Amino acid sequence: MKLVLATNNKGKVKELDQLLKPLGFEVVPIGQYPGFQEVEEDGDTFEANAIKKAVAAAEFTGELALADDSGLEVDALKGAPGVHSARFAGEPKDDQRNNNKLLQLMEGVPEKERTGRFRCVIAVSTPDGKTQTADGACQGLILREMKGIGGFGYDPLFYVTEFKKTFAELDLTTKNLISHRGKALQRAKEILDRLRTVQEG
Ligand SMILES: O=c1nc[nH]c2c1ncn2[C@H]1C[C@H](O)[C@@H](COP(=O)(O)OP(=O)(O)OP(=O)(O)O)O1
Ligand SMILES: [Mg+2]
Repeated sequence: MKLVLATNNKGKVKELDQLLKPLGFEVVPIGQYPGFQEVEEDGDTFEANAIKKAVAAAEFTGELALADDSGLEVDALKGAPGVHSARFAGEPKDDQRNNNKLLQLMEGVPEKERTGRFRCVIAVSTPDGKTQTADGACQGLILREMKGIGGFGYDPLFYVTEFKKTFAELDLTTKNLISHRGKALQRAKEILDRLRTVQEG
C-alpha cells in the first residue's frame, strides 16, 4: 500500500522511511509529486499543522498521506521555539541560524535549567479527508555547543542523558527508538494498521 510522506525535510524522510518500510508500506515523499504547493504552517499547535499538511497531501495525490509536525520546547524560553522551531531565526528556514539563535538565548542559563523536549505530532489522512493523529515526546538538555554531525535541525544541541549523547551523535536506529518521532510513529502504527485492514479487507 502506498503512503505519501507530506514533508520536504530529508532528515524526517530518512527517519520515517526506516520506521515505515518494515510495516510494508511503499513510502513516497511528496517531492516526487510535481506541483504540490507547500502549505503555510500557521497553526497554533503541532497537531493543527500536521493535520493541515497531511490533508493537503492526501487531497493532492489521492493517496494515504502521513505528515509530521514537530519542534523543540525549551523550558528556560517558556516553551519556545515550539511550533515556530523551523523558522525560529526567520525566513528562509535554516538549521544553522536556528541553532545559533538558540545558543545565544541560552547563554548564561545554568545546567539545571537547560531542560527541554522535542515534540512530534503525526497526522494520517485518507484521500476522502479523514484524519487521525498520534503524538510523541523526548526529554533532553540543551548543550552549550553543538556536538555530532548526524541528524538534522537542533540535533547537535539536544543531549539525551540516558545515552550521554546528542541526537546528532546517535545512529538512525537508536534515534528512532527513543525520539519524539519514533514514539509518535509507534502510536500511529495502530492507525495505519486499521486503515490497511479496511482497505485490503
Ligand atoms: O528530530 C529532530 N531533530 C532535530 N530537530 C528537529 C527534529 N524534529 C523536529 N526538529 C526541528 C527541525 C525544524 O526546525 C522543526 C520542525 O519543523 P516542521 O515544520 O515540523 O518541519 P520542516 O519544516 O522541517 O519540514 P516539513 O514541514 O515539510 O515536514 O523542528
Ligand atoms: Mg515545516
